[in-house]
Amino acid sequence: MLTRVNAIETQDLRKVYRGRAVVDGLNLTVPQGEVFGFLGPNGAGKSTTVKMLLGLVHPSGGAARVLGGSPQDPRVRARLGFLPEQFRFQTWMTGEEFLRFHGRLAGVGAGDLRGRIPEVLELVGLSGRGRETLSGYSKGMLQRAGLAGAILARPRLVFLDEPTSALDPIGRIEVREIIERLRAEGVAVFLNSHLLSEVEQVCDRVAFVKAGRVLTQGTMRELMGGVLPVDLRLSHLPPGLLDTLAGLGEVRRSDLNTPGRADVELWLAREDTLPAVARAVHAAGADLYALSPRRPDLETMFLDLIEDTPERTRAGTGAPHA
Ligand SMILES: Nc1ncnc2c1ncn2[C@@H]1O[C@H](COP(=O)(O)OP(=O)(O)OP(=O)(O)O)[C@@H](O)[C@H]1O
Repeated sequence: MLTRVNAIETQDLRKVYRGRAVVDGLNLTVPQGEVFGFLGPNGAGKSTTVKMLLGLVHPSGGAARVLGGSPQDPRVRARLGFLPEQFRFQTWMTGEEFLRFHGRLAGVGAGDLRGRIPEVLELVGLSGRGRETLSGYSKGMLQRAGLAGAILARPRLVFLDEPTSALDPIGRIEVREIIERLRAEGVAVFLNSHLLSEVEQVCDRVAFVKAGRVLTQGTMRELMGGVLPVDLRLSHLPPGLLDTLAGLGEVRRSDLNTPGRADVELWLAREDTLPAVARAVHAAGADLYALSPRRPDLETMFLDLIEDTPERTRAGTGAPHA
């Protein structure tokens, strides 16, 4: 069997600015085709890490490999896509000219671009707007144009820095769909976002960083400690049902105080036990009104982690010195 090359691998990656390590021994592995969330407070070193992975900033120590090669290698760089948070657009260009310019810079042939540009404009919801100059685009349209630019050259690894900060809720859903489509095509996505609910919904794995170090990384389930809390709402609790449920998972709570309904909180070890829970409820003769697996709450995890770890350098926030 062929070994799949990881999209990103770093080993003890470091960057020191003015004697201060802003990335301090960072170890990350992102397999090809994975959507990876990179989270941390302001000044944690996220952008600096991304710049090193893109070959824009030289590490002070350690090693980084992207798509199996060096970030400095032009052949590797040609297969990377990047949407920076604050993209400086050439606003005198039309959307199509902007994409053509970036496509040529990325080495895409003129013939290929003719078909590809309308395709990506459609993908990001800018169909029919490509002939307008960027100076007339709204903030959300500029962000969509930037995303079109990032995926234009069919990269195998895409870095998206706050890709939805200027978008309305519909735009956010559309970007999520684009990310899911990239994943389905085997493209790895490295997502930097402060919108944790968004990260929760789209990322396969996340890493929390603080002061240039990874505090923890894993799938949402791993970060939840491997349990799936499920809230059940039933018409009533027939005798013996709690015992049956206890055989499927851990009954954490049951509430029978409201007439005409029974609430049970059940912790399961695996998602594929959910159908058995529904079957057990029906077999016991109760009606099932809700069977809701609880989402891992990234925001709570984030706050717990960030508060629990000692702040090593306040200057790391980038705040002005008193
Ligand atoms: N070129 C530079 N020269 C000196 N210090 C820098 C440079 N670039 C970044 N820093 C410092 O490194 C630290 C990490 O910055 P970085 O931009 O990587 O953080 P971040 O996690 O991306 O933050 P944010 O969430 O606010 O974008 C900050 O304290 C910043 O001031």
